[in-house]
Amino acid sequence: MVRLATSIRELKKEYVLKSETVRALRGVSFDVPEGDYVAIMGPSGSGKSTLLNMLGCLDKPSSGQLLLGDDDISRMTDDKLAEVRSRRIGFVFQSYNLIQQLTVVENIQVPLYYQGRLGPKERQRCVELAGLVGLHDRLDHRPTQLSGGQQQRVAIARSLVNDPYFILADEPTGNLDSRTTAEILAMFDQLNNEGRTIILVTHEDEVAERARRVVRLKDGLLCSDVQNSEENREKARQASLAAAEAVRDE
Ligand SMILES: Nc1ncnc2c1ncn2[C@@H]1O[C@H](COP(=O)(O)OP(=O)(O)OP(=O)(O)O)[C@@H](O)[C@H]1O
Repeated sequence: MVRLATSIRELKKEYVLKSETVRALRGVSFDVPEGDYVAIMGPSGSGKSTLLNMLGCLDKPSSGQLLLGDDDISRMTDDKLAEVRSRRIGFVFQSYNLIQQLTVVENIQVPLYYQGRLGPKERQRCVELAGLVGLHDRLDHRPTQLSGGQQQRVAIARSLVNDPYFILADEPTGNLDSRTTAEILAMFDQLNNEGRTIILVTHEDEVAERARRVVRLKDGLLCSDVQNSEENREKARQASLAAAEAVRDE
């Protein structure tokens, strides 16, 4: 049986303001099986960040259900929500969100440090994660000594320390040039091929075309949910490599 990384049912979110109630999500339903790679797209104001906040346990829905494993986040206490957020979600942000004073391996350790779970075994795992994202020879570098792509790879390694339900990425290539975007998208391909589930929000077609599936929101509703064919994914991969090569040759 296929296990679900998350299941979303009739999810609604309303923001009650003094003058009006904004219906940011108006009943969104979809499942994400483990191992899937989903790009969430949609115009500005369509509800992407609102959905991302709930998938990341940063906020609760007004109604509906969002299951992470067997846990329904709408029924969780705030403490439990914070615990799931720090232990079971791997965030990757556009701006990397690394701590400048810490080294590569220390940045990867941060979530474990905050949970008081940083023993010798965990330290070793962080070194291995740095290796997984190709930074085995940069363990003691600080963020300012790294390129944007390398910094994002640190953030990706950090997102994996907790064995998350999924990697949740918000415009992960938004700050990167085409060569570095290609590098990060190749990293996501590798992680997804190894079985990790990825959910990302993007405005960029070239990023969405690399996912296995594209979910589009419009006016707080899901307006399409389409699988990318392997052929189209491969075409997008080749186009991304060609763009990266063109920059290298300039
Ligand atoms: N904290 C809030 N209080 C009130 N309204 C909000 C709040 N957050 C979002 N909204 C409103 O909810 C709707 C959905 O916003 P959301 O940020 O989820 O859209 P988005 O698709 O992520 O947009 P963008 O691509 O511009 O980031 C918008 O109308 C927005 O103004």
